[in-house]
Amino acid sequence: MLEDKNQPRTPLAQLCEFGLIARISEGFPLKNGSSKLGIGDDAAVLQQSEENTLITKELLIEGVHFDLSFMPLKHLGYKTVVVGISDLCAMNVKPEQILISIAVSNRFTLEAIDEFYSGVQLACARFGVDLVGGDTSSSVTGLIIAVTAVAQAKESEVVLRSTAKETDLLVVTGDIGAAYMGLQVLEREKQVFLANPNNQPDLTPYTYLIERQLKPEARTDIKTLLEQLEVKPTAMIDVSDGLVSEVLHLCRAADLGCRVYEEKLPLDPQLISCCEEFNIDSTTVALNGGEDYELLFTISLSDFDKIKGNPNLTLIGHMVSAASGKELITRAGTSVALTARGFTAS
Ligand SMILES: Nc1ncnc2c1ncn2[C@@H]1O[C@H](COP(=O)(O)OP(=O)(O)OP(=O)(O)O)[C@@H](O)[C@H]1O
Ligand SMILES: Cc1ncc(C[n+]2csc(CCOP(=O)(O)O)c2C)c(N)n1
Ligand SMILES: [Mg+2]
Repeated sequence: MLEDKNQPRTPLAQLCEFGLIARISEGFPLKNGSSKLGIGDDAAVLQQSEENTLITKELLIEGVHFDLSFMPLKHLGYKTVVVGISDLCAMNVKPEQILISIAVSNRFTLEAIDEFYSGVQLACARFGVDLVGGDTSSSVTGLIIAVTAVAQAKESEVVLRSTAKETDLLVVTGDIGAAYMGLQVLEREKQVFLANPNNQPDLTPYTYLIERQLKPEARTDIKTLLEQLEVKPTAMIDVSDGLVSEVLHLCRAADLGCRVYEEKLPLDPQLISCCEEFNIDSTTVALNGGEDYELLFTISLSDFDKIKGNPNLTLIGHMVSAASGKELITRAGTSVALTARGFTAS
């Protein structure tokens, strides 16, 4: 959390906007065949195919989505890419291009921008996407980031939010809730640090949680995994706002209800022990936490055997008719209504 006072601090004003853009562009040679022209002209040129273009946009605002006192800029760059492409993973397509726009205040140095783009670079390499453009501006409030992501895909491959069927199974990738608890740990440590800057916290019990908050991964691997398993989801969404919010989106979009089983929720052991320490209910965290960037999807009941036992995939429930309601079945076997804010006793 401490700034290194010995690092060079080049004011951004020393470079004109175009100098900065040229510097950014150097680090991003184009890798995908569909990226015909990247940073530098008035627009990027992407190769159109017979396929459909998918395009999505996300905003990240300082103080709302990230706190620079515990979010290193390199991680923020990485997370920006992940947040941008996660929505395309949720459409069952492979992200190929991104555009990132930034508005920075004059407290940012050239080195700070370099740090941000080194994270962007790392994520672009890891997930196979090209940075093909963006916009740069000054900001009088804080750092503002907008990320656009683009993909091309055959219509038959695209998976929508709205096409789940009654009796379909609800499946989630990875584990959930950890990013939220990572944020709680980081916010606690920030307060401890502000009270006593000499305090050296031992964060080893929370490494996984902190990593999930600071360096989430986009599930670009799930499209391939499902192809290998010969399963096509009937509907899909990514878990950015929290599991319940996303389950409700799938239900509403298809006019269905659901049953989610508390005992099935995939929780990392670190999450469970941290929730005990913070005296927070781990189910509440898993259901409402958000920022997991895992995928939530429905599959046909007949595909159950194909996903059974896969360590990446957890069956957490199933869809039912709208009239049967949207409910969480607790460990004790009671039903509670799932609502936008989590769940309430019915
Ligand atoms: N300001 C806006 N103008 C036009 N369309 C918007 C706007 N904000 C959101 N949308 C559209 O609404 C739909 C749902 O987007 P939304 O941002 O609610 O979901 P999400 O991206 O999955 O979630 P999150 O942003 O919380 O990660 C998308 O089609 C998106 O393009
Ligand atoms: C400083 C700080 N405050 C809050 C959060 C939590 N947070 C950020 S984005 C998000 C969900 C998706 O947002 P959106 O729907 O706007 O895409 C959540 C829960 C954080 N990581 N850092
Ligand atoms: Mg959005």
